[in-house]
Amino acid sequence: MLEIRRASVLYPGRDGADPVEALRSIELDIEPGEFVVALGASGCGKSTLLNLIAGFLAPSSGQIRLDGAPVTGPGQDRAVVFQKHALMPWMNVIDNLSFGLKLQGVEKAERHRIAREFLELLGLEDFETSPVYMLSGGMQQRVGIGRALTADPRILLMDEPLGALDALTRERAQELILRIWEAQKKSVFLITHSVEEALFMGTKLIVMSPRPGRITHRFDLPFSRQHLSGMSGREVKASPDFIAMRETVLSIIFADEEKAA
Ligand SMILES: Nc1ncnc2c1ncn2[C@@H]1O[C@H](COP(=O)(O)OP(=O)(O)OP(=O)(O)O)[C@@H](O)[C@H]1O
Repeated sequence: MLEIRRASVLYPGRDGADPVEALRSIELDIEPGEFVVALGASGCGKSTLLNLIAGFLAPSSGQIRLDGAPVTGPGQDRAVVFQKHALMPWMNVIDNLSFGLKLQGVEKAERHRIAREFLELLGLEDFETSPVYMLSGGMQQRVGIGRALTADPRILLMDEPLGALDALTRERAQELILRIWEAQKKSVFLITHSVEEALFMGTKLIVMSPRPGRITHRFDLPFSRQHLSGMSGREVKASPDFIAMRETVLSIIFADEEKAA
């Protein structure tokens, strides 16, 4: 569905410095229903890659195609959730969820009907009319994810969406995102700094390396499906296979960081 072929990004150097090769020759496919997670040391180009997929940025060379058509800018088929959600704090949950639909000109009754379909999935059914400034950080982030979903994108792009949450809320949010992913059958591209989160959530993991930013390792992962077929999140994360994979990926990332130091 989404194909990235030999995509490179060169940022102009600041104040006469050399250009930064943020991405070199990236090859990546995101298939329907796939959950792709990007992991890697700071500066390896994860956000640049997300911006390319979102269409916020054009590659310096190479191609990005969605169903065969070149991606030339942002579009409704791709929705982005950032760590710092851009919610309207004074507006209530249902109006925040349906804000994108309002911008598209969908009339109020219809946009509230669409948004209500997500309230239960998000665990927010009792908060429809609560202003979002009164909600906890975890609930606000769920509203942010829900707002991206109401636009019915084909690919949900998430840049470290759970980074600001405490450990327990973060684990719950991971499980909720997996349930949403399963129910909505979206493709997901998620950036995280947490190896555990990456392994738990993804069906496909890419590990990236900096200077120049490139994909150095790829893994297919079984853990999210194990959770969705009934194992608790804790059980999955404590299993010997999960721990072994965590050590493998951590050693790759530590080796990169040592090289960079
Ligand atoms: N607008 C820009 N102009 C110049 N250089 C940039 C620009 N944006 C990013 N870079 C550089 O490109 C490289 C990749 O940055 P990017 O933000 O994509 O990495 P990242 O893996 O998302 O990092 P982090 O994990 O710290 O968010 C870094 O060296 C960064 O300093």
